[in-house]
Order: sequence, then C-alpha cells, then structure tokens
Amino acid sequence: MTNPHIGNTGVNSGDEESQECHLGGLIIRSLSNCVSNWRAIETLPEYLKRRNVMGIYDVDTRAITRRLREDGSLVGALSTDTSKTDEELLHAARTWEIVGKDLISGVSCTEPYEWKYRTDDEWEFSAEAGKADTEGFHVVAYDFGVKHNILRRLSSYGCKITVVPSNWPASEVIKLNPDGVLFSNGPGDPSAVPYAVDTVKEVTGKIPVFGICMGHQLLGQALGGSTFKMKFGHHGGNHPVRHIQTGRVEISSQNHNYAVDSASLPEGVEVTHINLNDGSCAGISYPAMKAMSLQYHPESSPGPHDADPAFQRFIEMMKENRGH
Ligand SMILES: NC(=O)CC[C@H](N)C(=O)O
Repeated sequence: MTNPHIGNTGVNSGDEESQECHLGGLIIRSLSNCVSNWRAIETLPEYLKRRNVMGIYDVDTRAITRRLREDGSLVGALSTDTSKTDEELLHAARTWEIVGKDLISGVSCTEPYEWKYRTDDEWEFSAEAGKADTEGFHVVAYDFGVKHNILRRLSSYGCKITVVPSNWPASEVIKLNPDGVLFSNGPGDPSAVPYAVDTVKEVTGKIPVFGICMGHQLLGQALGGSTFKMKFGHHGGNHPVRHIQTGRVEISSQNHNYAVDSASLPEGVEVTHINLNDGSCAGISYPAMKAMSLQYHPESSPGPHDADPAFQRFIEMMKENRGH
C-alpha cells in the first residue's frame, strides 16, 4: 500500500469482493492502532490472521514506491519462515516469474453456481438499475477471479446469473443458450491461459459478450490482437479514461499489469476507450460480433460511478440481439 496510514477504517464484510482473500501478503508503512468506522466488524490484523495472510508494517513503502517508479514492477519475497537466509529469499525473488503463469485456475470457483444478490437498496445509485426487474436476461459469467460487485451490478440491472469455472467448456455454455456471456477480471498474464482465449473465441460471435479487465485482454487476443506487460501496471481509483465516440471522460478504477496493444487489433475491432494518462487501450468493441470489453472496472465504486453505464450498454446489446 502506498498510502502511509492503513487500517483506520477496519474491515467490513459488505465490501468483500471474493469468497476468499487471495492476497499473498500485505506491506504497509503505519498500522492504525484503532478502528473508527460504523461498518467495521474487525481490525485489519484480525482479518489477515483469520485468513492466514501475512502482513508486515513499519516498512518504508515510499522508498519501495520510488524504486518501482524507476525500475518498473519487480518481484519481492515475503516470508514468515525465520530460518530462511537473505540469500535464499533473494534467490526466491530472482527465480519467480509472473509472465507465463496461469494464476486464474487457483482463484476460480470449481463448480457452477447461481448468483442472486443485487446492490443493496441503500447503496443503489442508478435509476436505470433500480427499475430493471423485468427483462431477466440470462448471463453466464466466466469466473477468472470474478469480483462480486460485477455480479451484483448485473443482477441490479435485472440479469439472472450463472457463474462457471474458468475451464468450463464453451460448448456447455452455448448449450444453455444464454442472452450474454461475461468474461471476468482475473490475475496474471493473459498469454499464459490459451485455453481461456479459446473459450472466448468459441463463444464470441454466437452470443453477445462483455469482457472486464482479464476478460478484455482475453477478448483482445481472441479477436486476433496481442497483449503485453506494461512497465508499471495501472493501480488505483482515479484513472481518467475517454470514451472516444462521445468524448466523455470517466474517472475509473484500474488494477492491471498487462494491456491490449491497440496497433495489433485487426480491422473491424474498434478501440472505444483510451487511458488519458498514457494513451493505452482502455476498451474495445467489435459490433459485428456483439462484443465489448473494458480494461478497467466499471463495477468499482472508488467514489465516482462514472463507468457503471457500461453494464447498461451490455444490456442494450443483449436486447438488440433478442430483437427488441
Ligand atoms: N484485474 C484484472 O483483471 C487484471 C488483469 C490482468 N490479469 C493484468 O494483471 O493485467
């Protein structure tokens, strides 16, 4: 965490985005010694202990940030095993590679399930989502590490949702004849999961699809483009993104280390959004195949809800496909 003071708001169960906490570890500067928030049910250290996640504080995180700013993303090693020597830890850090590793199979669900929860009424902010009970589009969501809020937002827009594991056969999904398929966010290198690219290829063109983050990168590859590892990823809740067609700028939440190379995309695939910090590709669409995707997180609520209308666009695409 780059913010120096962490833990003062504690942890509340309503903000969990996953069944489990998939963190390898947490490094912070200063740990708040008290919690002050009406929603908090436990402290950060209690949460980490219960989930068996290691955390360390009193670290000069500013120095780490400055180093990363010069060198780009680096691998570090964090251990609770005091018998490990510095040499062994250095060796672990030097030999671990993120590129080429399938990180999604470890965080995906193992069985399909129905998702039924929408955004709580007290938090609902969209008039469109509030009145969207009637359509009942059936969406199959591929879980590459899906954030619950994506499922909540789709549910708020009236969708019935079936979540399936990352390796679920596309043929089984097509058999269900859903109105749309969502390819979720997920960790790691999109080039390391060719089976997921094949799934996206098989579904796209037959059923309207929406890709978010990892899902966007997989769609980019499935349509014939390529992805690359960025020097620093985009992480944070305040990335400006421009919707090219309307000129509308959204303040978006982002968390990714790879990106789709706009120049690699074949004809017919449009870059719909660009990241205004570095000009990178933030969204694509392929109208002929009823496919759309975003590199950032329209479900996130870092304060602004600027990107939420993306769910509405997906609904419109499904509606059009149904022929009304
Ligand atoms: N949040 C995500 O889906 C991350 C996308 C991708 N795996 C990356 O790191 O670039």
